[in-house]
Amino acid sequence: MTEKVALIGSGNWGSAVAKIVGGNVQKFDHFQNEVKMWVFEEQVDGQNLTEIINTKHENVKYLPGIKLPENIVACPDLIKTCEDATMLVFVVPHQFVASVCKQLKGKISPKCKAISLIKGVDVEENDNGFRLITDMIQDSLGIRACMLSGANIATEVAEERFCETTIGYRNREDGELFEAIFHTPTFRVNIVEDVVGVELCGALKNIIAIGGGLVDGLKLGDNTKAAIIRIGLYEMRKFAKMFYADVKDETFFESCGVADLVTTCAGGRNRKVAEAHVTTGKSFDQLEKEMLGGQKLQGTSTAKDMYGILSKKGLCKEFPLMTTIYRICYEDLPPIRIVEDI
Ligand SMILES: NC(=O)c1ccc[n+]([C@@H]2O[C@H](COP(=O)([O-])OP(=O)(O)OC[C@H]3O[C@@H](n4cnc5c(N)ncnc54)[C@H](O)[C@@H]3O)[C@@H](O)[C@H]2O)c1
Ligand SMILES: O=P(O)(O)OC[C@H](O)CO
Repeated sequence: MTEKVALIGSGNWGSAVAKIVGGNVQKFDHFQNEVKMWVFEEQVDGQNLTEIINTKHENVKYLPGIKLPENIVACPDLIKTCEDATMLVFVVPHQFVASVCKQLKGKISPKCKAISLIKGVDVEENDNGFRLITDMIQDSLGIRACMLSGANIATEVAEERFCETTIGYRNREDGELFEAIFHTPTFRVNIVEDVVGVELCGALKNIIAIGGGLVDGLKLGDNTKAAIIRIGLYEMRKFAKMFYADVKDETFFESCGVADLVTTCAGGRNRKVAEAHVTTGKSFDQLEKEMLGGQKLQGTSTAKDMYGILSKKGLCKEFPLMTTIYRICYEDLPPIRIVEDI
């Protein structure tokens, strides 16, 4: 049987992975050539973004300057994008996943396999107080889900600068199938049997990235940044193991762990906006609109989601860095408290 891949999302990362997946499916006989990509339709200079992508083969809004393979077909209809697919790649900002899953329920093949490239969690009234995005996909659509996360700033990946990434799997066959559509000589995939560890690394690092940006805005220097990264890694591991005892220590040494923390605290959007928050005094919401050209910030909302869980469970004192970052973002705490309160 040949596999058919569909991409759900076409932002900065969605477009970068479209380039990789579009290229890789052409290398193997067991993948169909065409890859549909769901685009949340919008107008760019009076033209539909889907039409621009399908004629120029470039996502001029979210990944300008990068050519996409011609077998990537932009589609504004989510159901049509996915109805004949056997492999679904979820790559929308986390706040939109619930609505995507609701629309897809009952409309896809039960034989589909999924992978999430999304860094975030969904807040839920369950024992943990949150739900993993892979669990949300599995539970709402009745299909298995892997997770891909790593030190992967989209533009650098799209420019084919060497990096690594991690795929977490429950079923090794699924892990290997997704490895085939993502791995390239400049985007090196390692697969591990730890979906939850990979996913929590990706979600939680976005909070620590805000910390990295605050340190830059305060001009505290490299030693302080390294301290934030170390404490961040410690809190990420502690949180993951507290909620999921099976999460593996080794996962934190993969690209999705320590490497992503380093890259996100050096060059990510969360870092950039947090630095500007310190230097301009403007709110994160305002800066997201002014600086990101429609791209979405994930770190502040994840800080809020996690703080909600920590405070409900009386755990704030055990996670001083994540708690302080939340308070700086949402309670007007002066940024310097990032080093005073931890
Ligand atoms: N950009 C990166 O460097 C990078 C790297 C690795 C992982 N990620 C993760 O990938 C995920 C997707 O991020 P991205 O960078 O591709 O997106 P993005 O922030 O570049 O773009 C926002 C996207 O959301 C879409 N959108 C806006 N409103 C919407 C709605 N109501 N419903 C559905 N979609 C809507 C926009 O059309 C656009 O495609 C995030 O979880 C992010 O953390 C990003
Ligand atoms: O730009 P950010 O801060 O969303 O980070 C991008 C990637 O997650 C880095 O791996």
